[in-house]
Amino acid sequence: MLPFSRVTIIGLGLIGSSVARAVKANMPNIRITGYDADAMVRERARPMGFCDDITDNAATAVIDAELVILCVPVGAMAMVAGQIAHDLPAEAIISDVGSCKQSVLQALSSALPHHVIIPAHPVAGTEKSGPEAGFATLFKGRWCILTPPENAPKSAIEQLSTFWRNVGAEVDIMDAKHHDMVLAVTSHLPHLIAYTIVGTANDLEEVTQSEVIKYSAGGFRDFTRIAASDPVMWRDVFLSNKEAVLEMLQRFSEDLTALQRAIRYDKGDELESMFSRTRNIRQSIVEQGQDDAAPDFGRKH
Ligand SMILES: NC(=O)c1ccc[n+]([C@@H]2O[C@H](COP(=O)([O-])OP(=O)(O)OC[C@H]3O[C@@H](n4cnc5c(N)ncnc54)[C@H](O)[C@@H]3O)[C@@H](O)[C@H]2O)c1
Ligand SMILES: O=C(O)C(=O)C[C@]1(C(=O)O)C=C[C@@H](O)C=C1
Repeated sequence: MLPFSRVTIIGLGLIGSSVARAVKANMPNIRITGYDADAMVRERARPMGFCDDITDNAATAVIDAELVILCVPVGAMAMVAGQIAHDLPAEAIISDVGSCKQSVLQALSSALPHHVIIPAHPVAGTEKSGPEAGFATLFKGRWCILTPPENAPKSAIEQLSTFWRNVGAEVDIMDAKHHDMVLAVTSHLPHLIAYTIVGTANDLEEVTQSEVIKYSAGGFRDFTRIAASDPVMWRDVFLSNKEAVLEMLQRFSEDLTALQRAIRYDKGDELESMFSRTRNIRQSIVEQGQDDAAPDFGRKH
């Protein structure tokens, strides 16, 4: 049984186009309508064929939708919800894929107070953007976290869970505040660190840009991949999840100061014991079934 027969995707970039492609691959009988605010994106996406129809405005895209998924940067959720409010069918479920959940829940609840809202976050992505970057297997074996408000109907949560399971994801349900705290440390802080370290290396006067490129092996190269992530998306993530990110950043800089002191005062034992602890954490992540190979890291199976 298909959970929905008509789905609308707003925002046809990496995640929106991946959702559409995954639906086409796994539930081909679902009719997909798409919309993107960027006319060039709409033009490029049409011949790619992952939507049955791409409209030229947001309101038209939702007219007969059973499920609408907002796949736009988190700072744009409120505006899009306002644009579709008048035309969204009363019984439609509204969801999203944003990387932070409290701000999105607030934005959607105030623009659409009478609709069923179930925010979601597929914890899967890459550093790339745009409809060309999407692919159908992105969500395979990855977690998709749903953060329904307390009054969300169980049947709607179940329908959306089935939708995500059918595109290959494992579903977890969490309170939005807790989600934002967990993701602040597992995703947002690592991005902030990558942006910082790549910027710092690039600014060093004693090291030329060509040396940074030439000798960027191993660890630094991994940081440059993360630091190439979409600037608009990440600007919005940090501004929307400000409280949790600042809290994690505070703890991180205290731990960094402790390491700094250990280096300054030749406390080799402290350094070794810290690095042994983190090595064990990595080991237990791998043992929990998450693949050791970098491209698959974070997958459930
Ligand atoms: N990139 C990742 O790794 C990743 C992973 C999980 C979740 N997310 C979340 O998914 C969402 C989309 O990210 P993405 O990586 O697909 O970005 P993207 O830049 O590839 O795509 C976003 C698309 O939204 C469109 N858009 C922007 N404002 C709009 C508006 N007002 N109305 C309609 N369309 C609009 C843009 O034109 C663009 O095509 C974000 O909320 C992000 O936090 C991203
Ligand atoms: O693999 C990557 O490139 C990602 O950054 C993906 C990643 C993450 O931090 O894990 C980024 C943001 C999301 O909201 C979910 C997934």
